[in-house]
Amino acid sequence: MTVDEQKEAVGEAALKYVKPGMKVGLGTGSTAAWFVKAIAREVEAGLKLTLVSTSVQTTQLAESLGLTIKDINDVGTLDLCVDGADEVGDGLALIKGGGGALLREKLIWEQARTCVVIADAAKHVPVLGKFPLPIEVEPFAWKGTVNRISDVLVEFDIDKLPIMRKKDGQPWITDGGNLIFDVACGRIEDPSGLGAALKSVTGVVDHGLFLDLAEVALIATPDGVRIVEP
Ligand SMILES: O=C(CO)[C@H](O)[C@H](O)COP(=O)(O)O
Repeated sequence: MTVDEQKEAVGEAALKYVKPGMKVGLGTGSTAAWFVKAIAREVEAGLKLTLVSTSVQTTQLAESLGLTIKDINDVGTLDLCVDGADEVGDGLALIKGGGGALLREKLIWEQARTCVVIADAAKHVPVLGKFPLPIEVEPFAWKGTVNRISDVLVEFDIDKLPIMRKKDGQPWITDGGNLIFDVACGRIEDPSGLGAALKSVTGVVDHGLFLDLAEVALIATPDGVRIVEP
């Protein structure tokens, strides 16, 4: 199975968590896109759902497939959110935000009763941190914020600098108008301690550690989709 076929398989497999009438959050990224396509097919066939999106990119994809995306503020608690991840670690601790949508993703995840993460096998890791951890930063006074992030990293024995994410030489800007800094941590031994410490820095809008949020992971393997619980 190619990686793309694995992504398609988990996107399709997540359909089993979708029931008629549900309010569903649509994740962001190339894996979540397969779920969006599967949902579009089912809606076209008559399934009734209320849908919200975690990014402009996903809204554009969904609308191009004929889906209607509601404003999250008009919807209340969601039944389900299905989204990809960059790393899936022990206890379903995750790194997300490779696609830069981490803040809106976390807002949608926290408003959902059940969160299902879908990923290809290469993303299932024993220890988080090989994938650079994205940190979303308010642009005003970003240099001071990054200095304080660096101080936090030192406290956690991470001797790597936050690198500003760029596209075509320009700062990459999130849907919410913020900057992203990526930190190649290596190994994150204490995800909850690091997450809390980063969140306490003024100017950090959020970070890509998603802890205690996923109820189940669907991991594609060459032999089929494996269900992983915390
Ligand atoms: O967190 C995300 C976007 O902010 C994505 O879910 C994550 O980057 C995985 O993307 P892909 O499925 O394309 O590998």
